[in-house]
Amino acid sequence: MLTIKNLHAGIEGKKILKGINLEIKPGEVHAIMGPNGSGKSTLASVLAGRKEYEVSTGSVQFLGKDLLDLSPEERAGEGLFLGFQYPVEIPGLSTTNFIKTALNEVRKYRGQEPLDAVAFLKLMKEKMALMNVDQSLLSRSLNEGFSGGEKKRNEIFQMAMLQPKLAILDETDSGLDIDAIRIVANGVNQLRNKDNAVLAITHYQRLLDYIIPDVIHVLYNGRIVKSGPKELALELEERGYDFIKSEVSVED
Ligand SMILES: Nc1ncnc2c1ncn2[C@@H]1O[C@H](COP(=O)(O)OP(=O)(O)OP(=O)(O)O)[C@@H](O)[C@H]1O
Repeated sequence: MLTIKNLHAGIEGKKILKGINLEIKPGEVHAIMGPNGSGKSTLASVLAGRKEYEVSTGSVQFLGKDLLDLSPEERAGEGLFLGFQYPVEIPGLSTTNFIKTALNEVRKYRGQEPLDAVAFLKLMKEKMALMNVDQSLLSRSLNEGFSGGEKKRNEIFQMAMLQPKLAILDETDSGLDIDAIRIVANGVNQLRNKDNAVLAITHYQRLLDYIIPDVIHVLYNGRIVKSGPKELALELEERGYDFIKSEVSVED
């Protein structure tokens, strides 16, 4: 589904990613962990197509297409979803309208008719119940005045509505209380099926108690230096990243 080969990227002349190789197959959940500043959010931003980031070499294939050649809108149309560490606030745009527009843009890209009001409301109701999201939150301006947990929950609600092929979640656990983590994890787990995949960037082992990954990767100094089964997260929690740092020598 997603194949990243020797990806090098940076921002404002600073090299951040220094040769990422990653393969995600349909049905898999991958987690990326790593110390602060190792390049996790940069990887998510490059995959999202944020213009500030420059890719110097390497390739990213998504469902047989060259992802780096596609605009962010085309990436969404192809089935990529990105949840961000700090979701933007858009005063004056209701969350419901935002989701409706996003959903219908994706449908248009795929040559489908827009959802009519009845079908849209039905889908909203179904996903609201699933994600335990309150109607009052959805009538408010997008993310404006939302608590950290509400923003994250809303983001996972958007994901549930869009039903992407690959969801990339950047620190979806930050700022969530334990009940919200369960709800978010439940939303992610509902998305899981043999055709879809998830890449979750996380700092804590905690989220991975609920979203059981097939593989965990450790990103360090712009490279994936270790990959392993879910138990790797427990080892990292216990030992910190120092043992990884001493195992690898990463030159710039
Ligand atoms: N606009 C920028 N200009 C210069 N350096 C930047 C810029 N954006 C990010 N960086 C640097 O790139 C490195 C990687 O940042 P990134 O946010 O990808 O790390 P991260 O692994 O997600 O970190 P964290 O765990 O703290 O969220 C950091 O050293 C950061 O300071």
